Amino acid sequence: MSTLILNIKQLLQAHESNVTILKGEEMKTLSIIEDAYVYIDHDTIIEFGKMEDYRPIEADITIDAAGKIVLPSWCDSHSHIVYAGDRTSEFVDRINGLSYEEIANKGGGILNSAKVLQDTSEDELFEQSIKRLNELIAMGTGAVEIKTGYGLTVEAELKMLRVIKRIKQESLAVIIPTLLAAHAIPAEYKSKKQEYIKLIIEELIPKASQLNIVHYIDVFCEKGYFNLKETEAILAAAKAYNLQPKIHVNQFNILGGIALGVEYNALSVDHLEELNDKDIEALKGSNTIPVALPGCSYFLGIPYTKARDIIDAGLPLAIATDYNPGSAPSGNMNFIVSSACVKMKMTPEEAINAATINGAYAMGISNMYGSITRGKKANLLITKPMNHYSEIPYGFAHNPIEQVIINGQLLN
Ligand SMILES: N=CN[C@@H](CCC(=O)O)C(=O)O
Ligand SMILES: [Zn+2]
Repeated sequence: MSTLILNIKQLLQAHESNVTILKGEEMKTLSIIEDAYVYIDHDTIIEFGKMEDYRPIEADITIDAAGKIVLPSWCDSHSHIVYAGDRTSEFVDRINGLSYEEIANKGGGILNSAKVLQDTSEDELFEQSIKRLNELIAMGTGAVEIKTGYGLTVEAELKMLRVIKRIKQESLAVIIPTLLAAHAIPAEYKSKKQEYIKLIIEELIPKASQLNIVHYIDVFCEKGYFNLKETEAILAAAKAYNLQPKIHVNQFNILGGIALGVEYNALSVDHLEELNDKDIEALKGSNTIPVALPGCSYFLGIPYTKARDIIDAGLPLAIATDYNPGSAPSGNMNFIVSSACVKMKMTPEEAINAATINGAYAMGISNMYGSITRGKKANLLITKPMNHYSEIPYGFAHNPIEQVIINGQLLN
């Protein structure tokens, strides 16, 4: 199967040589070809360039993208889309004045989702989760990281991993699984947290590794969850199984998780709604990418990550949805790109770079995804007609996507 896209108004993130990350000043520029074409064969980008240089190519499908923008599919590097049920009643509690912390202290929050997930069959969990994924794909997402963390028992965490594995097998989207057993302290371990950590280290990590699909370990490093020392113990144990950290840090409090992540060669440190100069210094010169989650700031009414401080310090930045039932029940990357501009003062160029190539980097896949480069995988999206790519973030909460191509296949 081959596909040819012609007359593209603006082809974004097109690179002759393979880029894998953009940092600081580099994020200000979005590589663009005006009036362009792209040729895809099977799952691979074979050729692209300006229409004036186009020489006829035979293709099974030809798309006329006149007046439309083409760019790499969104790369959502932080999600929790495998969950059961919802938390709408907590949403109403928050509207009525309770905080996220107060709801969690009442036994709600992550523990509430864990209870529901434990009582949900594997098939039902799969059905609910793949439905969410398919909605994201239709909105332009082509690669998604999915965390466990609503199981909180060995059996339920492994159930989540098997569901993620099945999603990975059945979907054309790229799925990157992450083990987040240290997401909360299960109710039955409330007064014996160390025993839960021991269970993660001695039983869960080895069993999860045997499934052969997980490369990343996550910990919710936060007051009331896992402190710095506990986070370190889990990262150290995971290292022996070649699990690289991608950790939740600085959501509500600064505990030193960013420096710890860098020390353990984390691929990413995520959230960072709270951030100080020491954190920024710790990231300099590292291979760890910070990831901002503006959907969570929007939904919980907490600060937005200081993107300007991060980018202006010369660092890279990725943005992701954090799609989960408690703090960010939306997986719309178009909204994330828009809120990065509106609320975090990122330019459209920076936001699109953060949601494509840098998102791919934050999943360890930017060698093959996240840009339009010959030889890279063909995950692309085609927008509705628009005059300029800035309309993607400008028209917030709309759906700018008309068609998506995943793994070389046109889905609609
Ligand atoms: N903060 C930790 N984990 C999720 C929220 C989980 C939940 O509330 O269910 C997050 O990234 O925001
Ligand atoms: Zn999260």
